[in-house]
Amino acid sequence: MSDTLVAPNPATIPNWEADPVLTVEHLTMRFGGLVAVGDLSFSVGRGDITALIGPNGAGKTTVFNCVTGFYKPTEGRIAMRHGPGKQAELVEEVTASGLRWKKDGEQGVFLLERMADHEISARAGVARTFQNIRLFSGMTVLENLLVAQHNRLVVASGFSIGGILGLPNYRKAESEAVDKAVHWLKQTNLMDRADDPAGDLPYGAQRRLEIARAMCTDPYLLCLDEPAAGLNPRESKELNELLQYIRGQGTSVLLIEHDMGVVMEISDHIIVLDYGVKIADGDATSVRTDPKVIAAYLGVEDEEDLDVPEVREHVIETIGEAAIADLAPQPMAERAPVTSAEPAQAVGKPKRAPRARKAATGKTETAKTAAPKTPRTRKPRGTSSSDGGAT
Ligand SMILES: Nc1ncnc2c1ncn2[C@@H]1O[C@H](COP(=O)(O)OP(=O)(O)OP(=O)(O)O)[C@@H](O)[C@H]1O
Repeated sequence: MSDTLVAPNPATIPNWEADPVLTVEHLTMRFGGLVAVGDLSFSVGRGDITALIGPNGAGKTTVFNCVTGFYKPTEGRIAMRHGPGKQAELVEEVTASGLRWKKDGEQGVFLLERMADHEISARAGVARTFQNIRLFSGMTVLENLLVAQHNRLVVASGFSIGGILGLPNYRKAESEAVDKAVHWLKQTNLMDRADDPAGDLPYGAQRRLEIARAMCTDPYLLCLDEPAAGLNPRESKELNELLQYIRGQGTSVLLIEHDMGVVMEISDHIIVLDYGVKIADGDATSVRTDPKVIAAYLGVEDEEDLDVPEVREHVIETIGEAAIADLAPQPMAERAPVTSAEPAQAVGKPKRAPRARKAATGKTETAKTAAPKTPRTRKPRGTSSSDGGAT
């Protein structure tokens, strides 16, 4: 055996390893005795669209809440890197807020688990949207986008009544804020609704406004919790285009999404969770053909179930043709007929049959969005408790 070490070919190193903007290491979040996320590690590549997927209760939103400071993780480290390169040098100074800066002040590395949520958004550059839309519904669409830039305007006013007095710095900052708002109104096709109350917009437009508002904070990382929920096919397509535009502008995107059409079409990188544990991590092709993912995502108890024609049919309907590629071929003629309108009833076989998407929005949901979520009862792990308190 040769002792020669072979250097890895940089071309084969995925972007999320070569240049991560976010690194999550050994993240654990417990609620009483329930381990919602257990020893989870993953990276988000700079300039990538990364999807975090998995069945209901897999721990996706908990991960988002830890990254964005809504929860303090029980264990683990979450680092945001503004500068490129995994080896970004850390300086020794660690402030009380967990902020670390490189000496040149350019390549900041932020330890998010030590920072307050408002600092994570204002300093570390992480913006997010929620499963349930949280706009200022009584304010106009434009005002929602200006409020998002409030921090910068306050700084420009000199933390005084400079804004009212019309200090030149403030006027300049105000004009830039309006320019930025108009830019994102155009990108989200909301220009003609700029003066309408946000609460009067149709559901899909409100979702776009939430994204526009997050983008007005100039984030390095945009975290989207189910952005396609409740959208019709045309709106889903527009969302795909918007997210690709955002990626093109240099903002990295981390999204939780159950709409496999959106996930598979635009994601550079997919991480799959099941019961709080990572079961797959790779590009769309490797993830969609991974039997563990198919088994978990479709709610079947074991991979042998995938040999059942009806289950295979359901795989195709839910994740797409490519998902079946690595599995043993089944002649089409032997497959039981499945009504596309009611895949869950037609399949019958999955031991954990798909359930209707939960009503996150209170809006009527389309057949397209109703199918993919996968139901199940969480397996007991340790002493189960749901006291709602993070430990
Ligand atoms: N504040 C909390 N208190 C107690 N348990 C919680 C809390 N938040 C989440 N959990 C539990 O943690 C587990 C993971 O929930 P989480 O919402 O992160 O899953 P998810 O993958 O986002 O699910 P979904 O796709 O349905 O949104 C669930 O069992 C949930 O009940």
